[in-house]
Amino acid sequence: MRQVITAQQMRDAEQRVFDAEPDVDLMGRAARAVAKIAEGVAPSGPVLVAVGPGNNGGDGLFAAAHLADHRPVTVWLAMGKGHEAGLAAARAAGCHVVDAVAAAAALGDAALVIDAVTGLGSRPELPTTTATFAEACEASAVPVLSVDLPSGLDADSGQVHDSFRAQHTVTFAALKACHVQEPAASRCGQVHVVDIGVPVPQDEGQAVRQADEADVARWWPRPDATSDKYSRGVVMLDTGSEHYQGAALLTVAGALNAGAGMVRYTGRVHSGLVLSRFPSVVVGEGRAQAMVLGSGWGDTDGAEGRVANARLHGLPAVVDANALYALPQGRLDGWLLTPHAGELSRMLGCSRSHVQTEPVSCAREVARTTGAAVLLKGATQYVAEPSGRVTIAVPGPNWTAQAGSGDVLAGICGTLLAAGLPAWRAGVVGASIQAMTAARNPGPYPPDALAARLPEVIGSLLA
Ligand SMILES: NC(=O)C1=CN([C@@H]2O[C@H](COP(=O)(O)OP(=O)(O)OC[C@H]3O[C@@H](n4cnc5c(N)ncnc54)[C@H](O)[C@@H]3O)[C@@H](O)[C@H]2O)[C@@H](O)CC1
Ligand SMILES: [K+]
Repeated sequence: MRQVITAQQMRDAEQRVFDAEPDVDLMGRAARAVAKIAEGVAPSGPVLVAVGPGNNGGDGLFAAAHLADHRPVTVWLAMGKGHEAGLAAARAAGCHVVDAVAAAAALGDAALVIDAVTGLGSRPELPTTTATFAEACEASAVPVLSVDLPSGLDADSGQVHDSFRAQHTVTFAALKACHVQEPAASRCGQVHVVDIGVPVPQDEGQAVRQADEADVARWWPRPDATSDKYSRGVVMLDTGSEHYQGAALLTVAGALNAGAGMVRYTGRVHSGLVLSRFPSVVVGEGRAQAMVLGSGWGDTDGAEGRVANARLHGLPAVVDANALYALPQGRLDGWLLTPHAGELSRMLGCSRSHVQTEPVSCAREVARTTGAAVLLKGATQYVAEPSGRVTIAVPGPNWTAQAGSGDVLAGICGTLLAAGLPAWRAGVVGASIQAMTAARNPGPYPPDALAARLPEVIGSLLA
């Protein structure tokens, strides 16, 4: 699990270090880390460093000085000035300081561009010369290493503006929102988090973290010698409708391939269809540990009654699709709601673009008011808990943006709830395993084909 902090939390943490140790050279540590990663990305050849007026530029200038020790380094002061001591160090080390025209020309020979124009202090709208240079970098084959974040992005947001597009980003102490939230995250390339001796404690209730594959492996429920179908978990699926029969099959595929002890099907799709594809399914209500509701219901009547009936069972439930608009009154402790941005916006009565701009606060709001965990699906998948804590699932490729992925995911999460995982963790682990399966099987696999590959991914993860 990796922490995600705000720019302000980083600045406060840095200040605490300076208060305790006024002479500490954090910029020196940051610059050495940048130079080291630069050597790994491009071990030889000329380096071109684009430098801004603040401390991000300072990191870049001291890194340039390190690199100039043994290779040609060109420095461009993108906004006409640079960190004073850093610039002196770079000049003393033999860096060649050039203007915008010469910088554009130097791009042709460069083995690496270091982008140190803006970092935590970045404001949207890069000056035109810098934006043009960033475009030229993108059009060239030269790799870009961004210091802290690709200049032009906002550290605390996943939104994109004119910015550099990096192959590598070196950041300090902890991840920031732009490194993990799409679409900005895609502009960061591989993100290296470097410890520069700045501890960043977080308020647990408001924490944002990103799960990794080790978390998924640790949390995945595995049977032992005492297990039977009931102790592994029985999940009851009320999914699909006459119009969306496939949704029933997709939720069953997700639930079974995630390792349910038993799947019961209680939805309105003809049981013969379900059994012809999945003969181990048991049709009708019975003993169960979790339910899945809503996938493929469409606008069918009686949603409120079906959700209320599920509540009477007293079981944790995954609530998906149209069941999200039929939530019963009262706290839904232990439930997992799985909206995408459009569904969450309808639940909140706001625009979809607002959810896309503020995904964390929107997911938190619904978790707080319902008492359920909320898995907000999309290119980045967020799980908010009623406490305010948010966990981002392991990211995956964009191929899973297709009809039916959400149905499979609801089934996977149902199995995990039935196995006894708390709702937030079922959401994180379910979304992560689907992303990991897609990452290991790149290409346009339909959701049922990817569901069929879950067992081998789960098996290899736990081996
Ligand atoms: N906070 C910390 O703990 C550490 C910070 N360090 C570095 O310091 C950076 C933060 O430094 P600063 O606070 O000086 O901020 P930045 O260096 O990110 O940027 C500030 C400067 O850039 C200008 N600027 C920002 N966006 C602009 C835009 N769109 N158009 C024109 N000008 C723009 C601002 O006016 C200001 O002069 C971090 O990103 C990191 O690289 C490191 O040295 C190590 C430790
Ligand atoms: K930068």
